[in-house]
Amino acid sequence: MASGARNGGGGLGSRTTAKMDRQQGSTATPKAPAGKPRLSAAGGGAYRRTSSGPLPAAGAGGGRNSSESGVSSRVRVAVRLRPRNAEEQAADADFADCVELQPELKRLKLRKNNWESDTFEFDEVLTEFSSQKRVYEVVAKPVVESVLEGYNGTVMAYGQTGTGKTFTLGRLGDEDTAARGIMVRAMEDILADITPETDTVSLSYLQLYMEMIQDLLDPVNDNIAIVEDPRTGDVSLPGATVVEVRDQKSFMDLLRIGEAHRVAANTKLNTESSRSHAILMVNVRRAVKGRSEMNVSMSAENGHSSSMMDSLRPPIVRKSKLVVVDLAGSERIDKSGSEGHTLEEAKSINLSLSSLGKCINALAESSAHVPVRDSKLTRLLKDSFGGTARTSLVVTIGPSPRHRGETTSTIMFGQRAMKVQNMVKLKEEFDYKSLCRRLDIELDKLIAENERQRKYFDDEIERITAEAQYRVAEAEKECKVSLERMRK
Ligand SMILES: Nc1ncnc2c1ncn2[C@@H]1O[C@H](COP(=O)(O)OP(=O)(O)OP(=O)(O)O)[C@@H](O)[C@H]1O
Repeated sequence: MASGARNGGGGLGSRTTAKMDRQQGSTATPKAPAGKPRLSAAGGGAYRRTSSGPLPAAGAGGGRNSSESGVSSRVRVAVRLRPRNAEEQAADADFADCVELQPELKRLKLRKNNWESDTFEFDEVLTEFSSQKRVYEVVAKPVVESVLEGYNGTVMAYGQTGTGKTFTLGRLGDEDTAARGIMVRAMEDILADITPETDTVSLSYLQLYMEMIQDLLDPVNDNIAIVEDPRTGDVSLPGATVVEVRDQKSFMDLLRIGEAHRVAANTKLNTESSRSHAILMVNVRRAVKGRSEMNVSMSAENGHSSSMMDSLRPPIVRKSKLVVVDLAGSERIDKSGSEGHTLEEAKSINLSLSSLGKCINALAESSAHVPVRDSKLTRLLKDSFGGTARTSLVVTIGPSPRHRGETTSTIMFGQRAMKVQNMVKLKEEFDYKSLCRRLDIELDKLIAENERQRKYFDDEIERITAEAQYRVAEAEKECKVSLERMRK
Protein backbone atom coordinates (compact mmCIF):
# COMPACT_ATOMS: atom_id res chain seq x y z
CA MET A 1 0.00 0.00 0.00
CA ALA A 2 1.63 3.14 -1.11
CA SER A 3 0.92 6.39 0.57
CA GLY A 4 -0.23 9.05 -1.77
CA ALA A 5 -3.35 7.19 -2.83
CA ARG A 6 -4.64 7.22 -6.33
CA ASN A 7 -8.23 6.70 -7.14
CA GLY A 8 -9.02 6.43 -10.74
CA GLY A 9 -11.99 4.24 -9.94
CA GLY A 10 -14.43 6.69 -11.42
CA GLY A 11 -17.23 5.96 -8.98
CA LEU A 12 -16.86 2.20 -9.16
CA GLY A 13 -17.56 0.09 -6.18
CA SER A 14 -20.48 1.87 -4.63
CA ARG A 15 -23.88 0.26 -4.56
CA THR A 16 -25.24 -0.61 -7.99
CA THR A 17 -22.13 0.84 -9.45
CA ALA A 18 -21.48 1.31 -13.11
CA LYS A 19 -20.43 -1.85 -14.88
CA MET A 20 -16.81 -2.79 -14.55
CA ASP A 21 -14.94 -0.58 -16.92
CA ARG A 22 -12.78 -2.61 -19.22
CA GLN A 23 -9.86 -0.44 -18.34
CA GLN A 24 -7.78 -3.54 -18.05
CA GLY A 25 -7.34 -2.58 -21.64
CA SER A 26 -5.33 0.39 -20.53
CA THR A 27 -3.03 -1.83 -18.52
CA ALA A 28 -0.39 -2.27 -21.16
CA THR A 29 0.96 -5.76 -21.16
CA PRO A 30 4.23 -6.04 -22.99
CA LYS A 31 5.09 -9.11 -25.00
CA ALA A 32 6.04 -12.31 -23.30
CA PRO A 33 9.75 -12.56 -22.71
CA ALA A 34 10.50 -16.09 -23.75
CA GLY A 35 9.63 -17.74 -26.99
CA LYS A 36 6.90 -20.02 -25.62
CA PRO A 37 3.28 -19.45 -26.61
CA ARG A 38 1.29 -17.46 -24.07
CA LEU A 39 -1.31 -19.04 -21.86
CA SER A 40 -4.69 -18.87 -23.43
CA ALA A 41 -6.75 -15.79 -22.67
CA ALA A 42 -8.66 -15.90 -19.42
CA GLY A 43 -12.26 -16.89 -19.45
CA GLY A 44 -14.85 -14.45 -18.12
CA GLY A 45 -14.07 -11.39 -20.22
CA ALA A 46 -14.08 -9.12 -17.19
CA TYR A 47 -10.40 -9.70 -16.64
CA ARG A 48 -9.38 -9.99 -20.26
CA ARG A 49 -6.39 -8.03 -21.42
CA THR A 50 -7.18 -5.95 -24.42
CA SER A 51 -3.99 -4.25 -25.34
CA SER A 52 -0.33 -4.94 -25.50
CA GLY A 53 2.60 -2.67 -25.95
CA PRO A 54 6.13 -3.01 -27.18
CA LEU A 55 8.92 -3.73 -24.77
CA PRO A 56 10.37 -0.49 -23.55
CA ALA A 57 13.84 0.22 -24.89
CA ALA A 58 16.70 -0.65 -22.61
CA GLY A 59 18.27 2.57 -21.53
CA ALA A 60 21.82 3.09 -20.47
CA GLY A 61 22.57 3.37 -16.82
CA GLY A 62 21.86 1.31 -13.76
CA GLY A 63 19.16 -1.24 -12.94
CA ARG A 64 15.74 0.23 -13.27
CA ASN A 65 12.09 -0.54 -13.79
CA SER A 66 11.09 0.24 -17.26
CA SER A 67 7.71 1.84 -17.76
CA GLU A 68 8.79 4.04 -14.88
CA SER A 69 5.47 5.65 -14.11
CA GLY A 70 3.47 2.40 -14.38
CA VAL A 71 0.06 1.78 -15.83
CA SER A 72 -3.16 2.21 -13.91
CA SER A 73 -4.93 -1.00 -12.94
CA ARG A 74 -7.88 -1.21 -10.55
CA VAL A 75 -8.07 -3.99 -7.96
CA ARG A 76 -10.49 -6.63 -9.31
CA VAL A 77 -12.96 -8.14 -6.88
CA ALA A 78 -15.00 -11.31 -7.25
CA VAL A 79 -17.54 -12.59 -4.74
CA ARG A 80 -17.96 -16.34 -4.19
CA LEU A 81 -20.88 -17.95 -2.39
CA ARG A 82 -20.33 -21.20 -0.51
CA PRO A 83 -23.11 -23.79 -0.81
CA ARG A 84 -25.14 -24.51 2.31
CA ASN A 85 -23.35 -26.93 4.59
CA ALA A 86 -25.11 -29.74 6.47
CA GLU A 87 -25.63 -27.60 9.54
CA GLU A 88 -27.16 -24.77 7.50
CA GLN A 89 -29.36 -27.15 5.55
CA ALA A 90 -30.88 -28.25 8.85
CA ALA A 91 -30.91 -24.98 10.80
CA ASP A 92 -31.88 -22.63 7.95
CA ALA A 93 -34.26 -25.02 6.19
CA ASP A 94 -37.20 -22.65 6.55
CA PHE A 95 -35.29 -19.54 5.60
CA ALA A 96 -34.10 -18.15 2.29
CA ASP A 97 -30.40 -17.45 1.74
CA CYS A 98 -29.36 -13.96 2.81
CA VAL A 99 -28.11 -13.27 -0.70
CA GLU A 100 -29.41 -13.72 -4.20
CA LEU A 101 -26.87 -13.85 -7.01
CA GLN A 102 -27.30 -12.61 -10.57
CA PRO A 103 -24.03 -13.82 -12.12
CA GLU A 104 -24.90 -12.79 -15.67
CA LEU A 105 -25.39 -9.19 -14.43
CA LYS A 106 -22.43 -9.51 -12.06
CA ARG A 107 -24.79 -8.48 -9.30
CA LEU A 108 -25.47 -9.64 -5.78
CA LYS A 109 -28.65 -8.82 -3.87
CA LEU A 110 -28.35 -8.76 -0.11
CA ARG A 111 -31.75 -9.35 1.45
CA LYS A 112 -32.71 -6.92 4.20
CA ASN A 113 -36.07 -8.59 4.77
CA ASN A 114 -38.70 -10.35 2.66
CA TRP A 115 -39.35 -7.26 0.57
CA GLU A 116 -36.22 -5.20 0.44
CA SER A 117 -32.70 -5.85 -0.69
CA ASP A 118 -29.54 -3.91 -1.50
CA THR A 119 -27.83 -4.56 -4.80
CA PHE A 120 -24.07 -4.60 -5.32
CA GLU A 121 -22.00 -5.06 -8.41
CA PHE A 122 -18.73 -6.94 -8.55
CA ASP A 123 -16.22 -7.71 -11.26
CA GLU A 124 -17.38 -11.29 -11.07
CA VAL A 125 -20.13 -13.08 -9.17
CA LEU A 126 -19.42 -16.75 -8.52
CA THR A 127 -22.35 -18.85 -7.43
CA GLU A 128 -22.33 -21.91 -5.19
CA PHE A 129 -22.16 -23.98 -8.40
CA SER A 130 -19.03 -22.33 -9.79
CA SER A 131 -16.27 -24.83 -10.44
CA GLN A 132 -12.76 -24.39 -9.06
CA LYS A 133 -11.56 -24.13 -12.68
CA ARG A 134 -13.86 -21.21 -13.42
CA VAL A 135 -12.91 -19.49 -10.16
CA TYR A 136 -9.23 -19.82 -11.10
CA GLU A 137 -9.84 -18.52 -14.59
CA VAL A 138 -11.69 -15.39 -13.58
CA VAL A 139 -9.91 -14.58 -10.34
CA ALA A 140 -6.31 -15.68 -10.71
CA LYS A 141 -5.34 -16.54 -14.27
CA PRO A 142 -5.04 -12.93 -15.51
CA VAL A 143 -2.80 -12.18 -12.52
CA VAL A 144 -0.66 -15.27 -13.20
CA GLU A 145 -0.30 -14.25 -16.86
CA SER A 146 0.77 -10.82 -15.73
CA VAL A 147 3.38 -12.29 -13.38
CA LEU A 148 4.76 -14.36 -16.25
CA GLU A 149 5.08 -11.14 -18.23
CA GLY A 150 7.14 -9.50 -15.48
CA TYR A 151 4.62 -7.72 -13.25
CA ASN A 152 3.99 -8.39 -9.56
CA GLY A 153 0.62 -9.94 -8.81
CA THR A 154 -1.54 -10.66 -5.78
CA VAL A 155 -4.48 -12.98 -5.31
CA MET A 156 -6.16 -12.70 -1.93
CA ALA A 157 -9.20 -14.25 -0.24
CA TYR A 158 -11.17 -12.38 2.42
CA GLY A 159 -14.24 -13.57 4.30
CA GLN A 160 -15.79 -14.93 7.46
CA THR A 161 -14.46 -18.20 8.91
CA GLY A 162 -15.79 -21.24 7.09
CA THR A 163 -16.88 -19.44 3.92
CA GLY A 164 -14.32 -21.11 1.65
CA LYS A 165 -11.12 -19.03 1.54
CA THR A 166 -8.82 -22.04 1.91
CA PHE A 167 -11.13 -24.11 -0.32
CA THR A 168 -10.72 -21.46 -3.03
CA LEU A 169 -6.97 -20.91 -2.69
CA GLY A 170 -5.32 -23.85 -1.05
CA ARG A 171 -7.07 -27.08 -2.00
CA LEU A 172 -4.55 -29.59 -3.28
CA GLY A 173 -7.06 -31.78 -5.12
CA ASP A 174 -5.15 -34.98 -4.32
CA GLU A 175 -8.22 -37.15 -4.56
CA ASP A 176 -10.01 -35.13 -7.24
CA THR A 177 -8.01 -32.93 -9.60
CA ALA A 178 -11.12 -30.84 -10.42
CA ALA A 179 -11.00 -29.62 -6.80
CA ARG A 180 -7.52 -28.07 -7.16
CA GLY A 181 -7.42 -24.55 -5.77
CA ILE A 182 -5.79 -21.38 -7.07
CA MET A 183 -2.29 -22.05 -5.66
CA VAL A 184 -1.97 -25.41 -7.44
CA ARG A 185 -3.43 -24.19 -10.73
CA ALA A 186 -1.29 -21.04 -10.69
CA MET A 187 1.91 -23.05 -10.27
CA GLU A 188 0.88 -25.44 -13.04
CA ASP A 189 0.50 -22.50 -15.41
CA ILE A 190 3.75 -20.89 -14.28
CA LEU A 191 5.79 -24.07 -14.68
CA ALA A 192 4.22 -24.75 -18.08
CA ASP A 193 5.18 -21.31 -19.37
CA ILE A 194 8.75 -20.83 -18.19
CA THR A 195 11.91 -21.91 -20.01
CA PRO A 196 13.83 -24.09 -17.52
CA GLU A 197 17.23 -23.34 -19.13
CA THR A 198 16.98 -19.59 -18.53
CA ASP A 199 14.19 -18.97 -16.02
CA THR A 200 13.81 -19.85 -12.35
CA VAL A 201 10.83 -20.17 -10.01
CA SER A 202 11.29 -20.14 -6.25
CA LEU A 203 8.91 -19.81 -3.33
CA SER A 204 8.46 -19.04 0.34
CA TYR A 205 5.43 -20.07 2.37
CA LEU A 206 4.66 -18.13 5.51
CA GLN A 207 2.00 -17.44 8.06
CA LEU A 208 1.35 -14.28 9.98
CA TYR A 209 0.10 -15.10 13.45
CA MET A 210 -0.19 -12.65 16.36
CA GLU A 211 1.96 -10.13 14.46
CA MET A 212 4.75 -12.68 13.99
CA ILE A 213 5.82 -13.96 10.59
CA GLN A 214 6.46 -17.71 10.78
CA ASP A 215 8.07 -19.90 8.16
CA LEU A 216 5.66 -22.67 7.15
CA LEU A 217 8.56 -24.50 5.47
CA ASP A 218 10.71 -24.32 8.60
CA PRO A 219 8.56 -23.66 11.69
CA VAL A 220 11.50 -23.02 14.06
CA ASN A 221 12.01 -19.89 12.04
CA ASP A 222 9.10 -18.15 13.75
CA ASN A 223 9.78 -14.44 13.84
CA ILE A 224 10.94 -13.30 10.43
CA ALA A 225 11.70 -9.60 10.04
CA ILE A 226 10.29 -7.47 7.25
CA VAL A 227 13.05 -5.53 5.54
CA GLU A 228 12.26 -2.43 3.55
CA ASP A 229 14.53 -1.15 0.80
CA PRO A 230 15.05 2.52 1.74
CA ARG A 231 15.54 3.45 -1.92
CA THR A 232 12.62 1.71 -3.58
CA GLY A 233 10.37 1.03 -0.56
CA ASP A 234 10.11 -2.63 -1.66
CA VAL A 235 9.58 -5.06 1.22
CA SER A 236 11.35 -8.41 1.46
CA LEU A 237 11.75 -11.22 3.98
CA PRO A 238 15.42 -12.21 3.78
CA GLY A 239 15.00 -14.59 6.75
CA ALA A 240 12.39 -16.76 5.03
CA THR A 241 13.22 -20.13 3.48
CA VAL A 242 13.28 -19.85 -0.30
CA VAL A 243 13.05 -23.08 -2.29
CA GLU A 244 13.57 -23.36 -6.02
CA VAL A 245 10.72 -25.24 -7.69
CA ARG A 246 11.40 -27.22 -10.86
CA ASP A 247 8.29 -29.36 -11.17
CA GLN A 248 4.72 -29.60 -9.94
CA LYS A 249 5.48 -32.57 -7.71
CA SER A 250 8.08 -30.72 -5.67
CA PHE A 251 5.68 -27.77 -5.42
CA MET A 252 2.88 -30.03 -4.12
CA ASP A 253 5.31 -31.51 -1.58
CA LEU A 254 6.17 -28.02 -0.35
CA LEU A 255 2.50 -27.05 -0.12
CA ARG A 256 1.82 -30.22 1.87
CA ILE A 257 4.65 -29.44 4.28
CA GLY A 258 3.34 -25.89 4.71
CA GLU A 259 -0.26 -27.04 5.17
CA ALA A 260 0.80 -29.65 7.73
CA HIS A 261 2.57 -26.97 9.76
CA ARG A 262 -0.42 -24.64 9.49
CA VAL A 263 -2.85 -27.37 10.57
CA ALA A 264 -0.49 -28.40 13.41
CA ALA A 265 -0.48 -24.80 14.65
CA ASN A 266 -4.29 -24.65 14.51
CA THR A 267 -4.63 -28.01 16.27
CA LYS A 268 -2.39 -26.76 19.04
CA LEU A 269 -4.85 -23.91 19.41
CA ASN A 270 -7.70 -26.41 19.44
CA THR A 271 -9.40 -25.06 16.38
CA GLU A 272 -10.04 -26.16 12.84
CA SER A 273 -10.34 -22.65 11.54
CA SER A 274 -7.31 -20.71 10.41
CA ARG A 275 -6.24 -18.15 12.95
CA SER A 276 -3.32 -17.05 10.86
CA HIS A 277 -2.94 -15.38 7.51
CA ALA A 278 -1.15 -17.75 5.10
CA ILE A 279 1.06 -16.17 2.46
CA LEU A 280 2.57 -17.99 -0.50
CA MET A 281 5.22 -15.97 -2.33
CA VAL A 282 6.31 -17.21 -5.74
CA ASN A 283 9.30 -15.47 -7.32
CA VAL A 284 9.62 -15.75 -11.07
CA ARG A 285 12.91 -14.75 -12.71
CA ARG A 286 12.95 -14.72 -16.49
CA ALA A 287 15.65 -13.87 -18.96
CA VAL A 288 14.47 -11.45 -21.64
CA LYS A 289 15.64 -12.60 -25.03
CA GLY A 290 15.60 -10.41 -28.03
CA ARG A 291 17.21 -7.12 -27.10
CA SER A 292 20.79 -6.86 -25.92
CA GLU A 293 21.56 -10.50 -26.71
CA MET A 294 20.16 -10.16 -30.20
CA ASN A 295 22.15 -7.00 -30.77
CA VAL A 296 25.31 -8.82 -29.77
CA SER A 297 24.74 -11.74 -32.11
CA MET A 298 23.75 -9.47 -35.02
CA SER A 299 26.83 -7.32 -34.57
CA ALA A 300 29.00 -10.41 -34.34
CA GLU A 301 27.51 -11.78 -37.54
CA ASN A 302 28.06 -8.53 -39.38
CA GLY A 303 31.54 -8.15 -37.96
CA HIS A 304 30.25 -4.80 -36.79
CA SER A 305 32.71 -2.54 -35.06
CA SER A 306 30.34 -1.95 -32.14
CA SER A 307 30.29 -5.65 -31.21
CA MET A 308 32.74 -5.01 -28.37
CA MET A 309 30.45 -2.34 -26.96
CA ASP A 310 27.46 -4.61 -27.37
CA SER A 311 29.08 -7.39 -25.43
CA LEU A 312 29.42 -4.96 -22.53
CA ARG A 313 25.66 -4.37 -22.53
CA PRO A 314 24.09 -6.36 -19.65
CA PRO A 315 21.35 -8.89 -20.34
CA ILE A 316 17.85 -8.04 -19.16
CA VAL A 317 15.86 -10.02 -16.55
CA ARG A 318 12.34 -9.76 -15.27
CA LYS A 319 11.89 -10.49 -11.59
CA SER A 320 8.23 -10.65 -10.68
CA LYS A 321 6.39 -12.04 -7.68
CA LEU A 322 3.04 -13.75 -7.23
CA VAL A 323 1.65 -13.39 -3.71
CA VAL A 324 -1.30 -15.57 -2.70
CA VAL A 325 -2.87 -14.57 0.61
CA ASP A 326 -5.35 -16.72 2.53
CA LEU A 327 -6.51 -14.36 5.26
CA ALA A 328 -7.74 -15.46 8.67
CA GLY A 329 -11.51 -15.33 9.27
CA SER A 330 -12.88 -11.83 9.42
CA GLU A 331 -15.49 -12.18 12.20
CA ARG A 332 -15.85 -9.54 14.83
CA ILE A 333 -14.41 -9.97 18.34
CA ASP A 334 -17.64 -9.05 20.11
CA LYS A 335 -19.45 -11.86 18.31
CA SER A 336 -16.84 -14.56 18.83
CA GLY A 337 -17.09 -14.22 22.64
CA SER A 338 -13.36 -14.73 23.02
CA GLU A 339 -11.52 -14.69 26.33
CA GLY A 340 -7.89 -14.73 27.48
CA HIS A 341 -5.40 -15.84 24.85
CA THR A 342 -8.14 -16.30 22.28
CA LEU A 343 -9.19 -12.71 22.86
CA GLU A 344 -5.60 -11.52 22.34
CA GLU A 345 -5.46 -13.61 19.20
CA ALA A 346 -8.80 -12.30 17.94
CA LYS A 347 -7.56 -8.76 18.63
CA SER A 348 -4.39 -9.47 16.67
CA ILE A 349 -6.32 -10.90 13.71
CA ASN A 350 -8.62 -7.93 14.00
CA LEU A 351 -5.71 -5.51 14.18
CA SER A 352 -4.28 -6.74 10.92
CA LEU A 353 -7.64 -7.05 9.15
CA SER A 354 -8.90 -3.73 10.44
CA SER A 355 -5.68 -1.98 9.44
CA LEU A 356 -6.01 -3.62 6.01
CA GLY A 357 -9.57 -2.26 5.89
CA LYS A 358 -8.35 1.21 6.94
CA CYS A 359 -5.64 1.23 4.27
CA ILE A 360 -8.13 0.15 1.63
CA ASN A 361 -10.56 2.88 2.75
CA ALA A 362 -7.80 5.47 2.65
CA LEU A 363 -6.74 4.35 -0.83
CA ALA A 364 -10.33 4.19 -2.06
CA GLU A 365 -10.85 7.75 -0.88
CA SER A 366 -7.47 8.96 -2.16
CA SER A 367 -6.47 10.07 1.35
CA ALA A 368 -3.12 11.71 1.73
CA HIS A 369 -2.18 9.28 4.51
CA VAL A 370 -2.45 5.53 4.19
CA PRO A 371 -1.67 3.81 7.52
CA VAL A 372 0.50 1.07 6.02
CA ARG A 373 2.76 0.82 9.04
CA ASP A 374 -0.03 -0.07 11.47
CA SER A 375 0.35 -3.85 11.03
CA LYS A 376 2.68 -6.40 9.49
CA LEU A 377 -0.07 -7.56 7.14
CA THR A 378 -0.41 -4.10 5.60
CA ARG A 379 3.37 -3.73 5.38
CA LEU A 380 3.56 -7.06 3.56
CA LEU A 381 0.72 -6.10 1.22
CA LYS A 382 2.12 -2.65 0.50
CA ASP A 383 2.67 -3.48 -3.16
CA SER A 384 -0.68 -5.25 -3.53
CA PHE A 385 -2.98 -2.34 -2.69
CA GLY A 386 -2.03 1.06 -4.06
CA GLY A 387 1.34 -0.34 -5.19
CA THR A 388 2.72 -1.75 -8.40
CA ALA A 389 1.06 -5.18 -8.41
CA ARG A 390 -1.93 -6.41 -10.36
CA THR A 391 -4.33 -7.47 -7.61
CA SER A 392 -7.36 -9.71 -7.58
CA LEU A 393 -9.45 -10.24 -4.47
CA VAL A 394 -12.06 -12.92 -3.91
CA VAL A 395 -14.48 -12.26 -1.08
CA THR A 396 -16.13 -15.42 0.20
CA ILE A 397 -19.55 -15.45 1.80
CA GLY A 398 -21.93 -18.02 3.25
CA PRO A 399 -25.65 -18.20 2.50
CA SER A 400 -26.95 -18.27 6.08
CA PRO A 401 -29.26 -15.41 7.10
CA ARG A 402 -27.87 -15.84 10.62
CA HIS A 403 -24.57 -14.35 9.44
CA ARG A 404 -26.07 -11.43 7.54
CA GLY A 405 -23.96 -8.95 9.54
CA GLU A 406 -20.68 -10.68 8.63
CA THR A 407 -21.77 -11.16 5.04
CA THR A 408 -22.64 -7.45 4.79
CA SER A 409 -19.27 -6.37 6.15
CA THR A 410 -17.47 -8.77 3.77
CA ILE A 411 -19.42 -7.35 0.82
CA MET A 412 -18.62 -3.80 1.89
CA PHE A 413 -14.94 -4.69 2.19
CA GLY A 414 -15.01 -6.01 -1.38
CA GLN A 415 -16.84 -2.93 -2.63
CA ARG A 416 -14.25 -0.59 -1.14
CA ALA A 417 -11.38 -2.68 -2.49
CA MET A 418 -12.86 -2.23 -5.98
CA LYS A 419 -12.04 1.46 -5.74
CA VAL A 420 -8.34 0.92 -5.17
CA GLN A 421 -6.17 1.81 -8.08
CA ASN A 422 -2.69 0.33 -8.51
CA MET A 423 0.03 1.44 -10.91
CA VAL A 424 1.41 -1.78 -12.37
CA LYS A 425 5.06 -1.65 -13.33
CA LEU A 426 7.24 -4.00 -15.27
CA LYS A 427 9.84 -5.47 -12.93
CA GLU A 428 12.65 -5.48 -15.40
CA GLU A 429 16.28 -4.79 -14.73
CA PHE A 430 19.76 -5.25 -16.09
CA ASP A 431 21.30 -8.50 -14.96
CA TYR A 432 24.72 -7.32 -13.84
CA LYS A 433 25.58 -10.65 -12.21
CA SER A 434 25.10 -12.42 -15.46
CA LEU A 435 27.07 -9.69 -17.26
CA CYS A 436 29.89 -10.21 -14.73
CA ARG A 437 29.85 -13.95 -15.40
CA ARG A 438 29.86 -13.31 -19.13
CA LEU A 439 32.73 -10.82 -18.84
CA ASP A 440 34.68 -13.25 -16.63
CA ILE A 441 34.40 -15.88 -19.35
CA GLU A 442 35.36 -13.28 -21.99
CA LEU A 443 38.33 -12.23 -19.88
CA ASP A 444 39.45 -15.83 -19.44
CA LYS A 445 39.25 -16.29 -23.19
CA LEU A 446 41.25 -13.09 -23.81
CA ILE A 447 43.92 -14.08 -21.29
CA ALA A 448 44.25 -17.53 -22.90
CA GLU A 449 44.41 -15.93 -26.37
CA ASN A 450 46.97 -13.44 -25.14
CA GLU A 451 49.11 -16.24 -23.71
CA ARG A 452 48.79 -18.22 -26.91
CA GLN A 453 49.86 -15.22 -28.95
CA ARG A 454 52.72 -14.39 -26.61
CA LYS A 455 53.97 -17.94 -26.87
CA TYR A 456 53.66 -17.74 -30.65
CA PHE A 457 55.67 -14.48 -30.69
CA ASP A 458 58.28 -15.90 -28.30
CA ASP A 459 58.60 -18.96 -30.54
CA GLU A 460 58.78 -16.70 -33.60
CA ILE A 461 61.47 -14.53 -32.03
CA GLU A 462 63.39 -17.63 -31.03
CA ARG A 463 63.04 -19.02 -34.53
CA ILE A 464 64.05 -15.74 -36.19
CA THR A 465 66.96 -15.27 -33.79
CA ALA A 466 68.13 -18.81 -34.46
CA GLU A 467 67.77 -18.25 -38.17
CA ALA A 468 69.62 -14.93 -37.96
CA GLN A 469 72.37 -16.51 -35.91
CA TYR A 470 72.58 -19.32 -38.43
CA ARG A 471 72.76 -16.83 -41.28
CA VAL A 472 75.40 -14.75 -39.52
CA ALA A 473 77.40 -17.91 -38.86
CA GLU A 474 76.97 -18.93 -42.48
CA ALA A 475 78.00 -15.45 -43.64
CA GLU A 476 81.00 -15.50 -41.34
CA LYS A 477 81.90 -18.92 -42.69
CA GLU A 478 81.55 -17.70 -46.29
CA CYS A 479 83.51 -14.59 -45.47
CA LYS A 480 86.28 -16.63 -43.95
CA VAL A 481 86.37 -18.89 -47.02
CA SER A 482 86.46 -15.86 -49.34
CA LEU A 483 89.27 -14.22 -47.34
CA GLU A 484 91.21 -17.44 -47.39
CA ARG A 485 90.69 -17.68 -51.13
CA MET A 486 91.78 -14.08 -51.64
CA ARG A 487 94.88 -14.58 -49.49
CA LYS A 488 95.80 -17.61 -51.57
N1 LIG B 1 -17.48 -23.58 -2.83
C1 LIG B 1 -17.51 -24.61 -1.97
N2 LIG B 1 -18.08 -25.78 -2.34
C2 LIG B 1 -18.13 -26.81 -1.49
N3 LIG B 1 -17.63 -26.79 -0.23
C3 LIG B 1 -17.06 -25.66 0.19
C4 LIG B 1 -16.97 -24.51 -0.65
N4 LIG B 1 -16.35 -23.54 0.03
C5 LIG B 1 -16.05 -24.06 1.24
N5 LIG B 1 -16.49 -25.33 1.34
C6 LIG B 1 -16.35 -26.18 2.52
O1 LIG B 1 -16.64 -25.37 3.65
C7 LIG B 1 -15.75 -25.67 4.72
C8 LIG B 1 -15.00 -24.41 5.17
O2 LIG B 1 -14.20 -23.99 4.08
P1 LIG B 1 -12.76 -23.34 4.32
O3 LIG B 1 -11.98 -24.09 5.33
O4 LIG B 1 -12.17 -23.18 2.98
O5 LIG B 1 -13.19 -21.95 4.93
P2 LIG B 1 -12.24 -20.74 5.33
O6 LIG B 1 -12.95 -19.52 4.92
O7 LIG B 1 -10.88 -20.95 4.84
O8 LIG B 1 -12.26 -20.86 6.91
P3 LIG B 1 -11.18 -20.32 7.97
O9 LIG B 1 -11.22 -18.84 7.95
O10 LIG B 1 -11.67 -20.86 9.25
O11 LIG B 1 -9.88 -20.89 7.55
C9 LIG B 1 -14.83 -26.76 4.23
O12 LIG B 1 -15.33 -28.00 4.65
C10 LIG B 1 -14.92 -26.65 2.73
O13 LIG B 1 -14.68 -27.89 2.10
